[in-house]
Amino acid sequence: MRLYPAVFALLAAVHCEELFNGDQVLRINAESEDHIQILKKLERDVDSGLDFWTHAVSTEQPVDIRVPHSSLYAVKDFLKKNNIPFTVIINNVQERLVREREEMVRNAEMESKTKSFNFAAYHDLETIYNFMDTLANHSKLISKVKIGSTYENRSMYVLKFSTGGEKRPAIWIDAGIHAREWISHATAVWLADRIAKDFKENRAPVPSILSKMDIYLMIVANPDGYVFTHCSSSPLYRFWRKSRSATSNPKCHGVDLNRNWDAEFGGPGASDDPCAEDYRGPSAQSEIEVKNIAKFIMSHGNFKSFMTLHSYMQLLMYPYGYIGIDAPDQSELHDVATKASKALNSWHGTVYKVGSIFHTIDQASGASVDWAYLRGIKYSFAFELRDTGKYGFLLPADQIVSTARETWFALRYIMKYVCDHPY
Ligand SMILES: CC(C)C[C@H](C(=O)O)[C@H](C)S
Ligand SMILES: [Zn+2]
Repeated sequence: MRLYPAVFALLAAVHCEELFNGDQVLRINAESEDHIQILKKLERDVDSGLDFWTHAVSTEQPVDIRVPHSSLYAVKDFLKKNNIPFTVIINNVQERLVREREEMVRNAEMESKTKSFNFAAYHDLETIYNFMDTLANHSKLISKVKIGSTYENRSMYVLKFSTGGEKRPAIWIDAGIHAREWISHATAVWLADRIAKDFKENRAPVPSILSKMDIYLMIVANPDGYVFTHCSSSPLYRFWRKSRSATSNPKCHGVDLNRNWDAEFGGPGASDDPCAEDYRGPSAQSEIEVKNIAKFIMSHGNFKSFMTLHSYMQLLMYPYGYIGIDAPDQSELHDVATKASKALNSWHGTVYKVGSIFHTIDQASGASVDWAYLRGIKYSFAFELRDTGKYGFLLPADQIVSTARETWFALRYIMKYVCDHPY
């Protein structure tokens, strides 16, 4: 059987070293402010080897931590000694990873044999870029626009959906600014196909939106990081969040691209430690990936909505992240987000929490949603897709289509609202 490059690469990937054998993901339910402070201190210790999947914010929100097998006993003992309750939500991370990779290999073989594309599967960067070419080549509506290159010199592409006109009012949607949040890329792939199909089949509200506005969809906002999560030699690979740029610390690569925007850059809610998961970078827009997107949006100059897809926790959020005060459009944004979350819920009953970034998830400076809003793009939202922690970043591929479809219900509501409320 002829092995196609994608299959070959994936086969190699299945046999990634046993990097996470015995690792567990603990869900910690802090019961007091003391517990929160202890967990925050633990999170700041970048040498601990603990991979915080969610942050210690309040006793309202659980803290999920991937704990290396070698530290399991010590960490559980520490938590018990501090009377901090926890449960094990992923018993052996490696088992989940091997299953995920084996699924990808089987799917790649099926796709190469049947010349088809399976939306209920995760894909590597090359396959996603080929999918974008196929879409653009088969539809006058869609063009693939290169907006620059990454630190490792990979192309950055946006799919433009337009029925004509010059610099029409536009809607931006990006996914994958955090590399490990694979459900965001997979959802964006499905969305691209859905927008194309709804337009072709004249299914409301896509044709009417596209008669007045353009849609720009960036499926992979952090290509270097995404490639890195497909099993490189590094022990962190599948759970990599950041870019892949060199930093002032030769031991630690990458910047959190969602802390590098010129929006209260350097404020609380980002780290100045290159080894931290939320390292903001040396200066605002220091990262070429952020610079490319910001330049593209600013030079276009007529975006009316900016939406970014992340995972996980099932949240629909709006500005601000950098400060706990209401944005001028707070009540309208809250109303739109609430109605969008209801539309999402109507499909599968998935429940999203709605609120400002600051009050829903944590303080975050240099975030893209604040940057867009502060530049006058009023309808700016961030989605945290499925799930709420059963699988976390390892959401099984059989949830991709239902996640994408329910997200589409919310996005469709917001896009129609933006179109009906020009400003
Ligand atoms: C601040 C928001 C919009 C997203 C958030 C993050 O960037 O940390 C997620 C936890 S990935
Ligand atoms: Zn994210």
